[in-house]
Amino acid sequence: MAECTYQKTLSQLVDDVKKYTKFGRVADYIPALGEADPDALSVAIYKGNGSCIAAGCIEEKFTLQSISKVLTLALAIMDRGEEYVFSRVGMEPTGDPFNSIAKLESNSPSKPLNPMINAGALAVTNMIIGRNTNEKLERILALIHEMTSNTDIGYCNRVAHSEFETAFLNRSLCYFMKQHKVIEGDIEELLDLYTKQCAILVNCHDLSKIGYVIANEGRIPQTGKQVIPQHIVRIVNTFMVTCGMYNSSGEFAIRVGIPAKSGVSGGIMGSVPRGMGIGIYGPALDERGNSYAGMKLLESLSIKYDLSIF
Ligand SMILES: NC(=O)CC[C@H](N)C(=O)O
Repeated sequence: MAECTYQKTLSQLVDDVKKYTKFGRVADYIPALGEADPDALSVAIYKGNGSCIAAGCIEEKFTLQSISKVLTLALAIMDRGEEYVFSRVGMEPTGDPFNSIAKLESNSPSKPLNPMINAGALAVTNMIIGRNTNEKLERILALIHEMTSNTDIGYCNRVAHSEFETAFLNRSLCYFMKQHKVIEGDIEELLDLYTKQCAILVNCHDLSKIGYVIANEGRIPQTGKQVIPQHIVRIVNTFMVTCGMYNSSGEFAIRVGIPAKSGVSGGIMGSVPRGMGIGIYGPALDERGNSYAGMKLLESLSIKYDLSIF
């Protein structure tokens, strides 16, 4: 497996934006996430030809959280087809926070606006095929193992458990959607799977490789194997642009212009079409739940290397 090499220019960019970690706060509504080091900031950029450059402490592991929504969406569309998935989840961005319940009630029919907010992601996870939670989780992990060529990736039981014990809002979203037949089956089992999928542990290098496969239209760079069909990658990529940074997606598209997905652990995955995968970790978040310094770092990268797709 290609290693990441430390790069001075990148390290300089990280040093320049590191001051922004001070303005953010580590998420603590999932108690285990509250233990993260707010000063941490690291990045890996993978270019597919085996070359990977990095800065900061890239050995550090963190959980995918909402970044996992990109992968479960791809898997659910592969499992069920586009028509089935989008009969239950919409395609529109929302100006509301990622865990908002408001639009579920005010929209008719009562389906979540998109697969990147919690309601939509829970509905998508509910569609993944498997005989039980374990089998479904193994299928999510198998996709990640293929995308990263790293079979060591697993999930953090402590973070999953910490979220499961406190996920009252996500439970409410699920029960609401069950009432409206958007989701089916046992809600506790669904939350068990969802909190485990969110607790999948990676480092920046792994994340940059996942981002690269998406940037590379679903193909593994070394073998050319198509792990996600091209038309599904196109859908996923579009959601990253329109909804990937929650209710900051519009501003992010203007300032940065890179398809990206963030998570409340402080991870951000970026996919520069046919060019590079970017993995960032900076757990101090802004008020919308995006890595404060991570967003600044992506903005600097985009400007310096002219990466905006727009
Ligand atoms: N924005 C996020 O990363 C949210 C994911 C988290 N597991 C939740 O459901 O609250």
